Amino acid sequence: MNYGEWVLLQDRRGRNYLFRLKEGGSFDTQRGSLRHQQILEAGYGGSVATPQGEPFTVHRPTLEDYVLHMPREATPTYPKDAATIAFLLDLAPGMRVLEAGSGSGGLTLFLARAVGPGGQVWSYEWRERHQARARHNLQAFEDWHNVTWVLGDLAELEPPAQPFDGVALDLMEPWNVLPALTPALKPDRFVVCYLPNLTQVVALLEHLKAQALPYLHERTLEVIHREWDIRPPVAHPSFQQVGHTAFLVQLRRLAGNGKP
Ligand SMILES: C[S@@+](CC[C@H](N)C(=O)[O-])C[C@H]1O[C@@H](n2cnc3c(N)ncnc32)[C@H](O)[C@@H]1O
Repeated sequence: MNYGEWVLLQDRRGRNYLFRLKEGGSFDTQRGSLRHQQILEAGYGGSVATPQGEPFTVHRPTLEDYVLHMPREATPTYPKDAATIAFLLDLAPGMRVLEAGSGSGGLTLFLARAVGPGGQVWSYEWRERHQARARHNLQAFEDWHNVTWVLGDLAELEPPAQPFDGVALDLMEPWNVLPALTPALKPDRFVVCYLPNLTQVVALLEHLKAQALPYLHERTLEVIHREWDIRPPVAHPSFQQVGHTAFLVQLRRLAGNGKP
């Protein structure tokens, strides 16, 4: 553990605090301060306490911790959904994946990790401020040097020389960008759309039909995590749960124009 690295402090109620360790820095609470040097000496997995006796455990933030706490311009894809998108895209190290929009870079971080240093993520975003935020968030946490940032409208995509192994779309109207990206996706590979509203899911499927785009609708699902509060004899579902985030629509690209 070194100065400049991210650390996550957890208090006895399970609340988390994410920050970077600075030489001479301190973490101030209502029950006293902790010097960053103390935290560094305790190391990841260690424990520290303020002079008033307030205890904290010291952790290396996971990707989920980071995405939930990082600064944002647009709402990041929720981590449970981002992990499932990588799974529904059937990503593996070395693959090439396209995403839009970059937003705050939440999904980019998951995709970059899934395809690894030998793979490539092309991240499209039409708002400069969002792109800058996404780029900064990625570089500040974990950079595999495998992301190409493109400023522009995905609907105007020119098919690249090499097609993609998957496409992840977290934007309001995916049907506007599907015609342009379809020739850039390998046959029998997937597009996954992250859509908060069921009305968007229905609109997407209607547009696919109306535009005769070569896709099979594989499935639409929600990722539901039900957390439990287990402190025997207490053992029941937590009273606070993450509610609805979005629907994930998995589409499989058919070869050619999709007609026999
Ligand atoms: C909800 S945010 C994406 C959040 C991102 N997945 C994350 O995890 O941080 C949607 C983003 O898509 C961008 N966007 C919408 N339509 C676009 C398009 N046609 N081309 C490029 N970017 C687009 C918006 O500017 C916005 O930043």
